[in-house]
Amino acid sequence: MTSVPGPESIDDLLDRVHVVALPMRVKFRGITEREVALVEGPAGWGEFGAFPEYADDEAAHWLASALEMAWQGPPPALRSRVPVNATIPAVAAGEVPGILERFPGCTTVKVKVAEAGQELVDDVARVATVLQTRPGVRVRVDANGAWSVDEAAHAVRVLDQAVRAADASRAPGAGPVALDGPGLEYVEQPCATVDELVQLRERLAADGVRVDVAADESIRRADDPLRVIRAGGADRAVVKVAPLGGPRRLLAVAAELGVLVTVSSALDSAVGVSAGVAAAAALPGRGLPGHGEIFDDDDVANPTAGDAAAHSTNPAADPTVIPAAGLGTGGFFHEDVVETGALTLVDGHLPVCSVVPDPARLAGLRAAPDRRDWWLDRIRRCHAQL
Ligand SMILES: O=C(O)CCC(=O)c1ccccc1C(=O)O
Ligand SMILES: [Mg+2]
Repeated sequence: MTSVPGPESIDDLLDRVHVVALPMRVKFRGITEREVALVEGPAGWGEFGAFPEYADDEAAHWLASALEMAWQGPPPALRSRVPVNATIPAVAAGEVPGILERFPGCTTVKVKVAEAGQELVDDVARVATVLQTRPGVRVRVDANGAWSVDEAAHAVRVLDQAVRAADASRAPGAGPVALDGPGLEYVEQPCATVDELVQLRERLAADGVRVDVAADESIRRADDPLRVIRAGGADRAVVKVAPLGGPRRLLAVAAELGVLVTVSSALDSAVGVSAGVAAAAALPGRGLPGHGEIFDDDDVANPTAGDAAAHSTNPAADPTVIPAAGLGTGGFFHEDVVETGALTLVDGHLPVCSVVPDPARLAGLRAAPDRRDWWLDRIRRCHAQL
């Protein structure tokens, strides 16, 4: 073990673990049930939910995050609530309005695109339906690395035009689409590799397409999370608490990256989401390009308090302003480990709060015995790597 607080022994840790299987409403990442292991520690609850296909060395980061939340608790918060984006899976356009209903007040919407078996027209239809249903929202898309450079260069241009064309502020018949109005906020992980992302950014610049590229998998699954930014492969970063090894590591990485970061979930239960909210709440704010009005909220708990403020490298940093976090995934579950209402979206925001699972729900959602054994074995192996 490292010097940070943690369980006395592996048996102490395993005694505190509850493995649950959460049934999902919508297929996401190809799954309909999400298993996670929850840990009750002296400082609160932590979540270990590394995706099953991840090897132990990668999953060990997720365990470190669970232990940090359970034995140290969250870092000091700079705000009392966190703006959240709505997340639209790669569903048929007709399902979009129903999904948006589960995201009350969200002014940013993330749309999954480039799904296997679908075409760009399906992505355009989904984005257009978002803007018809919620005129004026900011739209970002996530391709999960599925496009080639050529496909991405084309798709980003088309999707950006679709957003501009739908701009609700344009009167009918007002003439050509305004090219200086807000288009796509960013495209998340358009291509799989850092080299491709670098090439894509060069292509977009040469084509005059001014859409930011955000790296997700290139940070989450990389040995060196800073590499993609240093190589010029992305303008922004999507950061997730568990894969980076906990909220404090996320804050350190964000400070080193020096670009706008979006804190996002990894399809976490309410316990894992609360760790993401804690990290987002501790993140120093920065001025956001062209969209100040949506973020001028009054959520600052104590803008001068907390270590996190010291991380800011932007002299004009505004501690109230962060990009909407991708933490609104709780609605994808039929049932979660806390009562509905405990960690609920209000006015497009999630509250900063500690989440304590309901014992009856832990029992009702308990995973099958063989799955529990699988998770306990995995925790044992990952713990040995810390
Ligand atoms: O960012 C969001 O809005 C939701 C989270 C999300 O999309 C996600 C959830 C689980 C695994 C991967 C991803 C992803 O961003 O690619
Ligand atoms: Mg992503």
